[in-house]
Amino acid sequence: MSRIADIAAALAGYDPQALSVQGVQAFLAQLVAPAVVSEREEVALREALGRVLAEDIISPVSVPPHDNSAMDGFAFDGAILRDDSPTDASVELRVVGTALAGTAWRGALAAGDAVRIMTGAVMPEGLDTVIPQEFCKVDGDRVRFPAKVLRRGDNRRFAGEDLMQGQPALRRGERLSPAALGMVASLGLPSVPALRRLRVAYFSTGDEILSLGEPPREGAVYDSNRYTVFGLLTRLGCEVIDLGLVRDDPATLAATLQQAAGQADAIITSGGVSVGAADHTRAVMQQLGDMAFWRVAMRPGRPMAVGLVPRNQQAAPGSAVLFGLPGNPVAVMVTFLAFVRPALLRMMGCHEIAAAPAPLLRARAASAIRKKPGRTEYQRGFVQAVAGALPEVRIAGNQGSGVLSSMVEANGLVVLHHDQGNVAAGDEVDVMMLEA
Ligand SMILES: Nc1nc2c(c(=O)[nH]1)N[C@H]1C(S)=C(S)[C@@H](COP(=O)(O)OP(=O)(O)OC[C@H]3O[C@@H](n4cnc5c(N)ncnc54)[C@H](O)[C@@H]3O)O[C@H]1N2
Ligand code: MOO
Repeated sequence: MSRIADIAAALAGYDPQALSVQGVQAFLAQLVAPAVVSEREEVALREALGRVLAEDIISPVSVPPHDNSAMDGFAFDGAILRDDSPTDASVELRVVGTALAGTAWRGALAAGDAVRIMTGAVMPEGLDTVIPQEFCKVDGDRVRFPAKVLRRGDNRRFAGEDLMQGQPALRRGERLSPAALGMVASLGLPSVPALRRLRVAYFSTGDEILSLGEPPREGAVYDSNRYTVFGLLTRLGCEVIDLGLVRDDPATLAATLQQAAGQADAIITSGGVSVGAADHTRAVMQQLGDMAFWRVAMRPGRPMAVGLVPRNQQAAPGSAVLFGLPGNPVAVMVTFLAFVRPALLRMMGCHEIAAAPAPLLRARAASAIRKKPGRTEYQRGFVQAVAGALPEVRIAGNQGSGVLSSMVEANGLVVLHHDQGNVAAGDEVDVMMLEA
């Protein structure tokens, strides 16, 4: 029973020789199980950036813990402010004390009293409004300010307005951002329960590829894909397993693929998935795994393979998901961003929102772009802010799928959709921003 064949049979209009980008995404949504990792560990906050929460975090306290002032100024009872008072009316109050941040002021208050207060200081009992000091004239123990500059309740922050004790602060499946780290810290928690990192093994294939350290050789190029894949995976928070460079030899390829399946949740390879004569990669994948080989209607990234490689059942049950990416260096990055990244986020246990692709940005094309309808193109571009208007995107020079220099220069990929045709200078286009 082939899982690949089942999914293929269930997908309307499935054609492995001309699969749309949406078709690939729909296929992967069926193939890739969500939350394949279940083991959890307690992780110190500083180590937790990018980790996925194994359970909801329930707030043990309210944040902020007390009603407090949002401004430096004077706290008073806002009941004295009236909607119908004349525009030039002013308020005069007696200042009876000072509330500093860090300690609660507990003096006695009479009607018409105010307390000088600092930002973050606990609101004195019975006072609900703060006039910022910029509006005030102070004369001895008297403070005066125009009545119309504020309303009752202004500049008071409520206890629990950020987080309420007993309520979920963060959801299971959240991938921890810098803001989430700060939020956990604001609850007084030094660590979080996280799912273990997703393990991803990767290797490059090809006899014309050189490992770093080898002397240059005619007809050979250095292995750059292992480094872009390393960077992409590391930034995603995966545990990376580098299985090196594998020669185009069936026995070595088979052994490496089996080793990868035994160690990892997912496997990424580059090269050897198109139709070249000397490539054994396809044959070995097909022999060991349940595979699909596609020609995707996209550029770059046309040839691609996906499938499941079973593990040695005694040692570890199940199978690893294999992503066989094309060899061209930019095709590797584009197929990773379009397909592998969202799939890995799902496998990592991210909830739907955290695993969703980043929204596309709208930008104005600085010059005309040629585009044939019937495939999705990802063109490297440089997006720049324009004051008071949509950002402008300039297409980077050489769009060859082996050209990394334009990928380095780019800060975004202009996404020219499947049915879209030529773009005129000044037209709006969608851009997938690349992470800085
Ligand atoms: N007759 C056809 N030829 C090709 C087709 C096709 O449909 N019909 N598709 C082209 C496209 S598009 C791509 S992409 C490549 C993909 O081929 P493979 O995935 O089999 O990759 P390779 O042939 O092994 O390599 C392609 C290219 O990339 C360079 N490369 C490979 N690995 C690395 C690495 N680790 N680091 C740096 N560079 C690497 C390799 O030297 C080649 O130049 O096929 C087209 N041909
Ligand atoms: O995948 Mo190939 O790089 O489209 O050119």
